[in-house]
Amino acid sequence: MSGTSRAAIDGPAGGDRPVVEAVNISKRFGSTVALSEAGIVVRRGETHALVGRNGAGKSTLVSILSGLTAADAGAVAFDGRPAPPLGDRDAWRQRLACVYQKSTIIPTLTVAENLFLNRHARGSGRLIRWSELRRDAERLLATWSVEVDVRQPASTLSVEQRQFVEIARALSFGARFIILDEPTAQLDGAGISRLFTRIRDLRAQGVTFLFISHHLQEVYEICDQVTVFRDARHIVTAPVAELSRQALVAAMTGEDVTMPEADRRPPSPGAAVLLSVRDLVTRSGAEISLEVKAGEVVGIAGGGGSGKVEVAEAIVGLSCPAGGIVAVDGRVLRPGSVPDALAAGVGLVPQDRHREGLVPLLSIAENVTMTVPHRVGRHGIISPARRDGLARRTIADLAIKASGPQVPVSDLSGGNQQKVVMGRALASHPKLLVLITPTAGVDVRSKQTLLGVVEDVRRRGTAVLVVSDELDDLRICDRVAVMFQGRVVHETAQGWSDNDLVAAMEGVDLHHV
Ligand SMILES: Nc1ncnc2c1ncn2[C@@H]1O[C@H](COP(=O)(O)OP(=O)(O)OP(=O)(O)O)[C@@H](O)[C@H]1O
Repeated sequence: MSGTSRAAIDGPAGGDRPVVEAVNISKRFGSTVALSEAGIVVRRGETHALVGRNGAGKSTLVSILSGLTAADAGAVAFDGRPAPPLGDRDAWRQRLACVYQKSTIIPTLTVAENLFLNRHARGSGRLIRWSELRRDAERLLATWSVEVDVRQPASTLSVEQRQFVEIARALSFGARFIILDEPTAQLDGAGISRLFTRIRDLRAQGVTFLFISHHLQEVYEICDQVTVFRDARHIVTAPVAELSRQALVAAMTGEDVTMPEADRRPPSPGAAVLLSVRDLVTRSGAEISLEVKAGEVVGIAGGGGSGKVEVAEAIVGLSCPAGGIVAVDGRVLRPGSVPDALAAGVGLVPQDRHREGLVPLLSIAENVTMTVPHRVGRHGIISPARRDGLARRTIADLAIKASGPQVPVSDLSGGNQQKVVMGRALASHPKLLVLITPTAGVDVRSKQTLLGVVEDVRRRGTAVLVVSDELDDLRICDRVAVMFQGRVVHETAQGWSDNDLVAAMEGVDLHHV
């Protein structure tokens, strides 16, 4: 860190000093500039949103604020005091904690062990007293009104419970500044409102939040300040109430953005049925029957626990159903076999890109062409030039922010990784494209690109199945089947209103099928 900028933020500690003040932060990864003289000031007791397109530099800033990455230049101060040395993890833990989308708790240990094991074991030289550990954990969770049985293995926690446990753990280290990195991405409507209630309660108790989200309506609902990054730079910081939605989007993108909508022309009556699902029943009892024709986009909507992802995973072979038949272009698929689904012409964007989507250490080119060796070589010999050519087209078509096809996928931001998954699904020229929550974690402009690509492929005759609870995703559909508690409870064709659809997803629809 440079001496001059450190001097600029040195001063008396505490008082009115910001909880965190990052000034003139620059960071490069090879030739990529992740942050260029960017900064943020977060004041005590506020809930401050950090927004920006995929690759804008948000995660890099968080990683610098958390002491996990060193900045090339610039200075960070907490409560007016310079940040501790990188290696002093305890000191960082007392200042802030970050609750990531991916859990940092150990699934095989109990909640109590996750909360206390390191601390109890460290340096004490004495045996762990399990009853003491449990009581401490219960007391800690009770202090922050988290209702969870501390004896249960962490693997059994819901996403919501896990986040609350991680927040309580952070507070127990003394941190009063918490970074929430896309906390609502995996929650349903009810879970989101419980999280927001919790944030408001904690804020009243003096906890400060930095809230990262691609859902701008959430920023308006829960935050009082917003900072926008674009292309590695700080663009604006303003009270949320003073920045219109349009101005916010313009700050993020440098332009105005409108989402694509379905062009609402029904597929021709003679169009071939490319997906036929008959009486499919998943292992946990969710059921669906549906058809998708060439050139048609059909949605399966539903909140958390509706069964929409389960049925989608059974359709594409990610799980083995208990019964029913799935056929792609007349060919019946082998249950539970993704390779068979791919061979039959399915292109897939799975929900969990970390687990099923990508090989992070391989390049964009290798990931995009993984399922289409025949398109990039002959007789089993891959042509690097053809492979890179195909990857370059994908990078251009999907506006992936990367310096070239050889960049490892692990170096890309989350939203750009999602575009690589989409690129791979399209590389096989699928007859049927199945997208499971395709725009989760994707910024507004990238969403527009991804959904625009769906419009293009459907015009070329691909059948598309979109499985999502995002209205923007569902708006491109010709028809939507809404699931609730494992059943399709509502089907709606063109002309549906957002309100009807949301009501049906929440299980309060009046026109049940
Ligand atoms: N370890 C790394 N190695 C190389 N490049 C990286 C690394 N981490 C981030 N980058 C690059 O730095 C830039 C900023 O990425 P960052 O992850 O901070 O963006 P972000 O705003 O969090 O995006 P998203 O919303 O997609 O998560 C991107 O171009 C990314 O590819």
